[in-house]
Amino acid sequence: MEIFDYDKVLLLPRKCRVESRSECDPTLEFGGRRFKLPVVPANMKTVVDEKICLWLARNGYFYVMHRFDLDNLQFVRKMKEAGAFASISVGVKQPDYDTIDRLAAEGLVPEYITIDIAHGHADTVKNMIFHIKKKMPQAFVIAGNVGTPEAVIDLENWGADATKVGIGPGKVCITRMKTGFGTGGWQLSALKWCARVATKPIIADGGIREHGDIAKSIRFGASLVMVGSMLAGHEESPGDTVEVEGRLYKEYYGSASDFNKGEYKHVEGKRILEPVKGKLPETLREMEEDLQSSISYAGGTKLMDIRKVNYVILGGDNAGEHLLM
Ligand SMILES: NC(=O)C1=CN([C@@H]2O[C@H](COP(=O)(O)OP(=O)(O)OC[C@H]3O[C@@H](n4cnc5c(N)ncnc54)[C@H](OP(=O)(O)O)[C@@H]3O)[C@@H](O)[C@H]2O)C=CC1
Ligand SMILES: Nc1nc2c(ncn2[C@@H]2O[C@H](COP(=O)(O)O)[C@@H](O)[C@H]2O)c(=O)[nH]1
Repeated sequence: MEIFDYDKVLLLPRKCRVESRSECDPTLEFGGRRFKLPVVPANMKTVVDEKICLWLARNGYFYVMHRFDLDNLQFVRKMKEAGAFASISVGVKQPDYDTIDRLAAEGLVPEYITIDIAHGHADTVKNMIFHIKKKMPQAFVIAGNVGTPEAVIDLENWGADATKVGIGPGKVCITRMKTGFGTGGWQLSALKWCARVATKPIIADGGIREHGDIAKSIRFGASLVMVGSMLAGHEESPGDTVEVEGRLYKEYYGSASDFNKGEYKHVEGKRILEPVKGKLPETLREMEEDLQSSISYAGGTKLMDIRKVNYVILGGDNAGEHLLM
């Protein structure tokens, strides 16, 4: 199997079919809705909050609210009252079952539910998928995280409508060092490996460091990407603002860090400072422009045209040109 990551791959251009990048359409359909970009901010406390989620939903972007120190019922109620779709996260413990039961009892069905645990290839996830599908068959269920084709096959067979791939490639992740496991360092090829067996959408989660990595993820089989660090550190971001030597930073910490958990137990995440980089809508607009450009380099007009391009692997044992034939 070829092993590579985002920084070791470049996509090869095909003859341009448009006169302007504005003709290129980076939107995607996901779970019955069309979104402006194949990008979703990570469901982490220092990346999204209620205000950001509402803004994203109202402005044509997909979002997944985090599940920490949050009343999911109140959140879904607020989103529905605001006329927006609801997209929540749950774990797999008893309080999460209670949340699903109470939402169902009150007829508050979120349009999207993400089952979000560290090791998503587990019977606990299977049982939660079954429970959600029984109580709220209309909800679109995203399950993860996983890092192997076997896991993608299982999650799909258990009823997940989409799977989230990425164990340990995140910027504030220390899973690789703490456990010796993960897709950190070879996330793009793990995605390729998983996408070969997937029959439903895959969300590539973690390790996106440049806007071009979005196009690379699409090329290797993702329907959309989940982005943490690149979308943390905006003026609107929920993390605390810290000033260091006259420069402003926002804190960005892992969901499995002691900062998020409130205790040092099963810690697989750390805290870093992200330089404040302006306003979130501006970054999303730039991502859209860059993706339109990617589509044009792919010789296409639609997002999925990126899947048709060849690529090269730079340096290392797997170096060479990879042609689609
Ligand atoms: N994508 C990634 O690489 C990773 C992401 N995270 C993120 O951190 C957050 C917290 O994750 P998580 O610790 O799962 O959440 P929770 O602490 O809510 O754990 C969820 C459940 O899964 C169990 N669990 C967690 N890890 C394992 C494991 N390796 N084997 C068996 N059972 C396990 C927990 O039990 P118990 O605690 O008793 O073991 C608990 O019952 C999530 O948002 C998650 O996505 C965390 C690590 C890696
Ligand atoms: N191993 C851990 N992974 C984590 C933790 N908190 C979040 N995450 C994952 O990272 C991505 C975001 O990655 P980035 O490279 O874009 O910053 C996020 O969506 C989670 O899957 C954690 O504490 N440990």
